[in-house]
Amino acid sequence: MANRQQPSSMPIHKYGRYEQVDIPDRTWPDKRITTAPRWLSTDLRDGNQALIDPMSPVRKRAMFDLLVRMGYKEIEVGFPASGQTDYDFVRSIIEDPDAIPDDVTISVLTQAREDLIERTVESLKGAKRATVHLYNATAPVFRRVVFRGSKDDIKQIAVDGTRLVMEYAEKLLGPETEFGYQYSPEIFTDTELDFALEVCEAVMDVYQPGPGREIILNLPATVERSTPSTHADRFEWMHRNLSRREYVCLSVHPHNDRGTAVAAAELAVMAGADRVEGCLFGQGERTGNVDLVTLGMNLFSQGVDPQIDFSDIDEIRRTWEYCNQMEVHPRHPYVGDLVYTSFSGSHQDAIKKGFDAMEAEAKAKGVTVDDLEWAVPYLPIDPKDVGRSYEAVIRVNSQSGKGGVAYVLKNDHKLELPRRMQIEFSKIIQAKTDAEGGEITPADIWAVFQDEYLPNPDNPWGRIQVAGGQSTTDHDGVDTLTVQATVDGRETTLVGTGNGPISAFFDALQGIGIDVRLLDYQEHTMSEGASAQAASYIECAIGDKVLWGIGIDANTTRASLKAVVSAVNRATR
Ligand SMILES: CC(=O)SCCNC(=O)CCNC(=O)[C@H](O)C(C)(C)COP(=O)(O)OP(=O)(O)OC[C@H]1O[C@@H](n2cnc3c(N)ncnc32)[C@H](O)[C@@H]1OP(=O)(O)O
Ligand SMILES: CC(C)C(=O)C(=O)O
Repeated sequence: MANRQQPSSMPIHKYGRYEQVDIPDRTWPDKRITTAPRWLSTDLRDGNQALIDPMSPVRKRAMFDLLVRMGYKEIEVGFPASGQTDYDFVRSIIEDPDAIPDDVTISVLTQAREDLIERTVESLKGAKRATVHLYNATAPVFRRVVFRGSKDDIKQIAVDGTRLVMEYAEKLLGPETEFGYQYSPEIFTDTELDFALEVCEAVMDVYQPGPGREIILNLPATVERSTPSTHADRFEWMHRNLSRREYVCLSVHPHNDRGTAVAAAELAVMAGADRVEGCLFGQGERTGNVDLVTLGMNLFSQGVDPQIDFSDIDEIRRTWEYCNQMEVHPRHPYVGDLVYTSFSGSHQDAIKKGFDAMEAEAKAKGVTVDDLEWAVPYLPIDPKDVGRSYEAVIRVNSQSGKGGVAYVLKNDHKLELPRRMQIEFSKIIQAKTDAEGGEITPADIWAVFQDEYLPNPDNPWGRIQVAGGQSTTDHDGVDTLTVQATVDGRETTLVGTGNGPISAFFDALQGIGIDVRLLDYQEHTMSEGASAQAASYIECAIGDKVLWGIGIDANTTRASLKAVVSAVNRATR
């Protein structure tokens, strides 16, 4: 019977329930995302405002250039009225003819205060495509505590702010600027739905969206407060109730306070959002903005083009780390150091089988693995698609099994160990990792393998070393094998007969008192072409022991004799 959980002593009474939305005919659960939403990166604004050390102009520019290279077409570049740094940065990219591609719209944020609006619009002079983004908080606690006003007062801030933005845009911006407008009822997540709608409608009454005149209404989860499903209900409600919907770009701006920002964004898109605002790798206030990389890669992994280039994810990450002076967590989806790595045995076994199955299927169909639908267990995407190699996919420690060790030998050394040999060798590795702890690198696995099965001339061990041999076959098909060998340090010639070189060699070994019987034999070539090496694996019963040996040689007979020597020497080691 399960242990009974006890009530905690935490102050649960301090927190209220989040209000549900009465929308029983909700449609979002049945929707699928089949195309990428519009993306806006706010790395240079919401991301930047959350940094201990905000980005310098050089770091801002590196981030801007990265976002452009990746394919973002809407980029919030700052809060120009906050100070000279942001203002100058906006001016610097507008004045640099190479900075902003013609199809990229820059966006700037402002509070609804006249002096700030004037300065904000002024910063955009000469831009080709620019959006002013105005916000004011609409939630009850802000009305009461921050603005100390009624609902009408708060609505008036939004209305006046919108009018001022329009007036200053008219006054300060020339015809070269394609001007756009965005409004955010801040803390949408805590604002009564009908009031959020009322404020958005009042803003639209001023801005008058219509054909060729879009308004972006951005509904921020400034603080994430509910399950993604309730958040989606709120989006569906707004989506259904907004007037002039065809001229509205409905935008979602999730933060990650409950750790569900990605789900909140995805469900909001299913519920009607056209556009998602976020930051790379989830940078942003407190727990961060929604992670644009995860969102984009989630689409990619479902066969939907994110319209953003993540093919060199480590370059994106390096630039991000430089700009933000922060580090990406090793478990961060799609990019962390460990996210394509398995240590545990059953995972490694399934991954190896998955790779093998894909290779076999590709071969059977006469296509490449890249032409097939990806189906490797535990790897939601092919690491290669984001510029990662397979090196880190399987790493071996005490939690690993035969599959991982076999994967390393196959991947790095083209050796396809028979199943029982995998079990034998993995026990040797297991003993080492148990004794020493930690991880064993592929180089160390190879060193142990060589030492165990492939003693080289610099490190000879075992009773027998073979220098060369000749084999002849008589009329009856009987092979006679003559081998020049060193046995127990003495040079000698061994002779044996049998119905093949291996049985002839066993016969020769009987002559010096080594009782050896063949249990299993497998071989494969290790590469294509005339100079291809072959690997032979032999399982032998030697006395009361059962052991594997391996031999590698360009000649398959020599490879198999070496494999016998490998097993025999191991028996007396
Ligand atoms: C959720 C978000 O991310 S919103 C974006 C937040 N980002 C930033 O704040 C970064 C840039 N901000 C700044 O540099 C500064 O806050 C400035 C320059 C904008 C304003 O600075 P200050 O004039 O010193 O004001 P302060 O920062 O204290 O802001 C609070 C004042 O703004 C008012 N205010 C806050 N938001 C808004 C708004 N959206 N519209 C109008 N007034 C607002 C408050 O009521 C308060 O007014 P009060 O002083 O009369 O009580
Ligand atoms: C200004 C708005 C969109 C914002 O950043 C937020 O509410 O989180």
